Amino acid sequence: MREMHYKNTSLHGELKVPGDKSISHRAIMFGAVANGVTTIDGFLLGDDCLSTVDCFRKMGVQISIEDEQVTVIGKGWDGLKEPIDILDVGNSGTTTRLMLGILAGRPIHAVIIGDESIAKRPMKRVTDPLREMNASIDGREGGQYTPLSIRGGNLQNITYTSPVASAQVKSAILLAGIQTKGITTVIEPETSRDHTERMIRQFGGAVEVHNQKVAVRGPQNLTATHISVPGDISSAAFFLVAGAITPSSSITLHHVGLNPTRNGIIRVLEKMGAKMEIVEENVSEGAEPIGSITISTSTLKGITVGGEIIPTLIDEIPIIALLATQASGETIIKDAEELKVKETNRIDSVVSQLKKLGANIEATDDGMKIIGPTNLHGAEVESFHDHRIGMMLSIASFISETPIHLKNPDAISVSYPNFFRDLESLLT
Ligand SMILES: O=C(O)C1=C[C@@H](OP(=O)(O)O)[C@@H](O)[C@H](O)C1
Ligand SMILES: C=C(OP(=O)(O)O)C(=O)O
Repeated sequence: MREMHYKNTSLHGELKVPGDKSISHRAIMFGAVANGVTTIDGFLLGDDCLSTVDCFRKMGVQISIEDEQVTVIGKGWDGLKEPIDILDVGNSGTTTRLMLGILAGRPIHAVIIGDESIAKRPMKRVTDPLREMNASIDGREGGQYTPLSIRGGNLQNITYTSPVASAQVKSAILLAGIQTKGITTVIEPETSRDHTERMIRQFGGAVEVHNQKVAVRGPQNLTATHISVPGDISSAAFFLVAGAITPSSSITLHHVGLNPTRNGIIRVLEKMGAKMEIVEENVSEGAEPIGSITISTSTLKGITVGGEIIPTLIDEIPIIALLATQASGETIIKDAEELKVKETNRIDSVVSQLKKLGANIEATDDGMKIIGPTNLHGAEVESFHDHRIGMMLSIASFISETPIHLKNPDAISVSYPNFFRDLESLLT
């Protein structure tokens, strides 16, 4: 249990948030199957990315970590060895689904397990297309849930129309397709984050992108490179909202990833009227865009968030809900059913916990409705072992009249191990 009460404190100063979780996972995976030595800087030392490291080490890949600098010794696709041990993905959906895509093309057997939350997350969305490609996958309830076992190799290319805009589904199929003769195509209903596509190119591979249609021609060998991981905009989002809703505050976040398929939170803040300034940094051709963001206490208005912006801010919806409690008028979040299959059902967990703090918030079938502004008060709340719920409730303590007691704050280390240290560094 953590007691928090930051009311009457304001936020000032500068911060560099830790590395992007999605890019850190992918840098390890691509490094592991490329030929040569991949170096990574700004790597996120969060529990989820360390699960990815652990799984690839179990497949014989040498990975050394010194602070946020990582070296991966890649020996090509064939360098992955059949693991003697079970691959434990911990709490990480990204590890599970992307690794399944890689394993689908390998003539080895592997067993994947994770924690209680992973055991509830839908895997059929990747096991179905990978089976269609010829991978042999079994698992609980016919391969819908972990534990899963996979024996890959001898794949056939496919054209797959995904029912969900999910970068994990898209990436799993591309990672299988890039090992397979012919063209593998994924068509998604909206554009999801494109880190895999960018990384294929950074590792010397080729991928074609036309709107929501992404195609790879296989087989392709990848070549080791250097990856500089930008700060995670999904982690920055907690401080952006803290800066906007806390009186007399102004903070600058440096080196934040500004990839257009991830920057929905910026567009939402702008539309709600946040006082914000962005300075883009120069990056080399093909690299992820980065910049610094300054945000100050703002007068906010409610808006509707839905449609194609949803995949670009899916992980930021818990903190957008808190933001909306401080905006005048109604905020509607719609088209976000995917929230139900994250670390928790994030519609239920956000609504139930913000209600305890006094928010005017209701769940809908595909999101939530919030009416603001509301004065929040303290209560005993619960992260449900979901890092993003834990961080959102911690930020609520900047505007809560009385202390907030957060159960299971440890889950935050999944994506932001030094969250409280960084938060306290901005207090004045
Ligand atoms: O590809 C990725 O790195 C991720 C994709 C998203 O999930 P979905 O693909 O399930 O939408 C996101 O919620 C997750 O935190 C990371
Ligand atoms: C949904 C998330 O991650 P994953 O799917 O990798 O567990 C998240 O980080 O919010």
